[in-house]
Amino acid sequence: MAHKFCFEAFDKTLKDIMSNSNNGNSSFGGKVIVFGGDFRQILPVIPRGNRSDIVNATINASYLWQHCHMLTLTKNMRLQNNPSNSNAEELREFSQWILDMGDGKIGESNDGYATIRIPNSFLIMDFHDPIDAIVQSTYPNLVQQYTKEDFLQSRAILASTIDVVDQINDYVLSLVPGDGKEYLSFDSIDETEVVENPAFEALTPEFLNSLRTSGLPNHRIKLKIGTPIMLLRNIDQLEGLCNGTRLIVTRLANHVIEAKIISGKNNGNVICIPRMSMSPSQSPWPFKLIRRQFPIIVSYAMTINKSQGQSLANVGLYLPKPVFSHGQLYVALSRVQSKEGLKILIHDNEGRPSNTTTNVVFKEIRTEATNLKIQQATMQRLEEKNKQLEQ
Ligand SMILES: Nc1ncnc2c1ncn2[C@@H]1O[C@H](COP(=O)(O)OP(=O)(O)OP(=O)(O)O)[C@@H](O)[C@H]1O
Repeated sequence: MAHKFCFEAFDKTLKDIMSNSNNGNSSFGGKVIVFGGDFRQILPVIPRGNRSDIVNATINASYLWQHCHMLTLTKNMRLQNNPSNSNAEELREFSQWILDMGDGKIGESNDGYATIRIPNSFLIMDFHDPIDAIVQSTYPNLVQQYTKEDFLQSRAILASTIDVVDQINDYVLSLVPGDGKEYLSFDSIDETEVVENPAFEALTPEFLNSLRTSGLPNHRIKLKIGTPIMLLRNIDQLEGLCNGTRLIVTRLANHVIEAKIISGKNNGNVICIPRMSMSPSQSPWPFKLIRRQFPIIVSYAMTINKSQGQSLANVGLYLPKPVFSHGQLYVALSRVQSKEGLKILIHDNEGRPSNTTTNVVFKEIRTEATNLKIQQATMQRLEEKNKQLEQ
């Protein structure tokens, strides 16, 4: 979800543009704006922010919220749309379980962090190597199927942190036949942004190479033909090459990577991806890192945050560490298109299987009561306006 400042900046821009009209002082310069979103999903990401920073960055903490009229969608189309979901009662129960998870209604009474029990039908409990178990469950017969587009398109392993995701991707790549190719980044610091500080001169290339953060490709990217990848930048929106687009590698050249689109618009098109200079949008370091690398990540596994917006037939949720922020568990569970497509592997620090994990729901964000009052106030205002117009 975008930070409330994005909406507020848009509001101010439209007010400026419309300042010559009668509506110049109204929200968004009097224009009707439609937002789509779900407060059960992940809230704005605030680096090093605490719970109140996150809640305060959400649109319903903005001065704009009192002018919003909330309409609610009631059907889970992702589940309804799948012909394999024939049992209506089971589907309703599963859909309700996901919603209850998102609303924080499952588990004992809590202040936002609840320990919840996962039903046995979703759990993988019998394993020696947990990474191998989640890979075998999500990508069965990988060695025979690793080049098939529809096989790769419809499945992913989800985890809460980048280091776990990297571990799984490295493991899957080691199973796939072929030598592959490694691409290293060129890393530097943006000197125009650095306040004169001798400490920054001590930052060696090796140190810069070791830095990792979400939304930035790794220093070292290993790829093989047939590897599924995800774009990390908008390259060409008309061509469907956006942040989050999934592709399959078809050729590994020195200066470009050729890949076939397998999600969204222009599915099936083959395109070439060049290296780009990138910086994290919100730098977690006191300097701005510039990384010249291909704007991609391997996507056999991806973080839950990165999976937002995806619809998948098979989801393997791997939780060696529980989720840590509002809505992550709900996002992970709600990516799946059928109950049978969801498998969850949870273990403790010693690798022992578990059937419980943590669900995080900041209940102060789910303000239906307030929304209802606002909705009533909006309706009242609209009725008053209508009356004035009629007179
Ligand atoms: N009216 C509809 N009829 C049939 N299928 C639909 C309809 N609306 C959505 N779907 C299907 O449901 C799935 C989810 O749709 P979409 O990604 O637009 O929802 P979303 O609200 O953005 O989801 P999320 O925010 O959870 O990622 C897609 O597979 C889409 O094809």
